[in-house]
Amino acid sequence: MLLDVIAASAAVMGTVRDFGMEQIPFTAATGRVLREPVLADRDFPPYNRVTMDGIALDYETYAKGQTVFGVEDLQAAGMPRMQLSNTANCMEVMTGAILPEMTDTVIPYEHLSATEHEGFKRFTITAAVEPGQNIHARGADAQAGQILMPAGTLLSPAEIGVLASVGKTMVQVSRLPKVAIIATGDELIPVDGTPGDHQVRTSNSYGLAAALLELGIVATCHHVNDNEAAIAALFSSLMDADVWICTGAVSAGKYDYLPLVLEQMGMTTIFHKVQQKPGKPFLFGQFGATGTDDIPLVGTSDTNNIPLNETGPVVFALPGNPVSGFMCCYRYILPWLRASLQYEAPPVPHAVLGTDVTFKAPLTYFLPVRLHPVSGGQLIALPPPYHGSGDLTALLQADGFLELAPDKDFFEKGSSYPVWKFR
Ligand SMILES: Nc1nc2c(c(=O)[nH]1)N[C@H]1C(S)=C(S)[C@@H](COP(=O)(O)OP(=O)(O)OC[C@H]3O[C@@H](n4cnc5c(N)ncnc54)[C@H](O)[C@@H]3O)O[C@H]1N2
Ligand code: MOO
Repeated sequence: MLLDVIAASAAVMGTVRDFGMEQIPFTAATGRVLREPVLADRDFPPYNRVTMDGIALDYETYAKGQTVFGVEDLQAAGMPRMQLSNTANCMEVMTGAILPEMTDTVIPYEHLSATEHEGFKRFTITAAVEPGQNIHARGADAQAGQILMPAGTLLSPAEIGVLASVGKTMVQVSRLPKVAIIATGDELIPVDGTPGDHQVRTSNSYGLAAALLELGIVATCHHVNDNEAAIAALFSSLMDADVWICTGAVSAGKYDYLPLVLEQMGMTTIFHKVQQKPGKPFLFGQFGATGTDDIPLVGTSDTNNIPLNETGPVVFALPGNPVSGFMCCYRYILPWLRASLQYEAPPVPHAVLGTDVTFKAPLTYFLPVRLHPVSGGQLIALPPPYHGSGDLTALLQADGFLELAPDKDFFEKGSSYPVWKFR
């Protein structure tokens, strides 16, 4: 009996590693996982901030019936705080300025008409005024000392702006693992080559490498022919990597040497073959450990600057068919990498089948689907034309893989399933 997807996924997640931490400039931190809490260094906003160009005045004076105000001065953004000396007057204010003392309400130019009286500028209010309007109150967004981002936050452009705002120029993040992608096969030629009728370009490596880039990981790509000695030699030269992602040579063919070579080299096979389609021949193992107990699990090791690759590479040996490897990457490798980087990813979304699907084999079926968002927040999943796991171009018409469990063979339109999105 083959391992099912849930058990395979649990086995993969049981080997999550910690690659340590490093300090990097915040400008280079997009896509990285934060490993320290980031606090507000001052209130947000740091002062009562004017939000409209216009005038600031004392609301109580207006509430008593005064609608015409003479201008005392102008408070612009970047000027130290001024004070209104007479509450019968107003202060012209610009967006982003600190609110002048003795004022508490801002009226935009659009609600004013300007006149001059004996060389002095005056404004007449032409619309209703609410007390305190058009002021972004000091500390309304966050208080000084408050945690703005906990450790484990994935740093997206939104976080980078906040890091800049609190003056956090260097930031502690998870170190990225060293990943080698190894393609095997005599039929494979370089991407810039012209293939003969019997050849194909080495495309899998680049799709996989691009998927890893989503986490900031820049993998190295290697190719080796179907030759046991050559495969062993390449592997030996890559022992310092943390992760190997192999593609091809894991099935039942005469040249599918990978399982044998890997074991001969001392890798512990955790599983070979999963009850799934595509991706059935997926092989997973690790060097340097006889069981998952020997691996420093997240949170159990001294995470500060431990050397990478304490235990030898973790090995994801993916089936060569392009859709199989791509699916395994999103279903198994990226979740493992996110967890190893200590990023707690949001739960896997679900999508609703927009058509009936029949799949009779007792395997989890990963169906490529295009996702259509509809009102109410649902995602409707519709399969594009698909000619099996060798059909790389089908992925161009799809956004993810719907995970259809093996407990039934008819999946009704309207039923909902987890979807592993790659777009
Ligand atoms: N007798 C059996 N045959 C096969 C089985 C099986 O259980 N019994 N499983 C099938 C399934 S399912 C898959 S998936 C494939 C996987 O085979 P391998 O992992 O051994 O992969 P290869 O044979 O090396 O290649 C398969 C296919 O993929 C193309 N390929 C491989 N690497 C790349 C690459 N880097 N870039 C682009 N394309 C690549 C390769 O040319 C082949 O067409 O086995 C079935 N057979
Ligand atoms: O599992 Mo294979 O990946 O069906 O083609």
